[in-house]
Amino acid sequence: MTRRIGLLGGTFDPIHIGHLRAALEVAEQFALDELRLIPSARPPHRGAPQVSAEARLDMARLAVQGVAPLTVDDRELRRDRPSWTIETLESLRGELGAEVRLFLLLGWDAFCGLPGWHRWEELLEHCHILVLQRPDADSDAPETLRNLLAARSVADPRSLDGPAGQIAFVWQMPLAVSATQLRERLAAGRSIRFLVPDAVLAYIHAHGLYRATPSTQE
Ligand SMILES: Nc1ncnc2c1ncn2[C@@H]1O[C@H](COP(=O)(O)OP(=O)(O)OP(=O)(O)O)[C@@H](O)[C@H]1O
Ligand SMILES: O=C(O)c1ccc[n+]([C@@H]2O[C@H](COP(=O)([O-])O)[C@@H](O)[C@H]2O)c1
Repeated sequence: MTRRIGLLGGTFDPIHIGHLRAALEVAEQFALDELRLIPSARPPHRGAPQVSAEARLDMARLAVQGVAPLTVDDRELRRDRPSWTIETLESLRGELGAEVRLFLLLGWDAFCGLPGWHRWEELLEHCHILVLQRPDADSDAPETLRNLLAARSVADPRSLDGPAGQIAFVWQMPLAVSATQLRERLAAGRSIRFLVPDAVLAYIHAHGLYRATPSTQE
């Protein structure tokens, strides 16, 4: 049987239940053999993450421990330049071969920003794109993406066929949690229990991550 692999890239600063539930739900829905979380070492199009790539990778690994079929792929930490998704896909294809079915998960916001991505028009040569729909995603797709959607989107995600090339929208249980909110809560000394796995919370506390610096505490 052709292998089916899902990919969820993110800054994961820190990883949280929104990422993990999306990953798990898609893995179930699409009967994936594996769903790889791919921490972005140098995320393009945003400021530097608050904590190191190594710490974000450690937290992602802790989050998926014992949660098959979720795994963590560290290839973006092994590249010494911006973590462009097209290069990650090329590297994965080189390793996994042309037949494997790749499904790239993108939140609605990330999908709308696609026309600004490095070599974005080549992405679908390597993967299908699954757009995670949320009830709060009220904006229309940008003009540049309309032709692409008309040509490549399928109404029924179950009809996605072949190793790459199509777009489908996927509904997931809405969890309006963001890493930004978590960083803010931690800086304010508030709890984020149950919003991240316990092992991730323990790591954050053990390493003193996301605490307000003395000057911002005053
Ligand atoms: N609560 C959520 N539910 C579903 N998908 C999410 C959720 N939060 C983030 N994502 C998606 O996960 C991917 C990685 O997101 P990212 O690491 O930037 O998390 P974030 O919580 O949006 O972080 P930040 O607040 O720092 O921007 C993106 O495709 C994003 O759209
Ligand atoms: O390839 C690009 O140009 C590109 C531009 C913006 C974001 N991405 C990827 O999209 C994923 C989500 O990004 P972010 O910033 O929301 O964490 C992550 O894997 C990034 O590397 C990729």
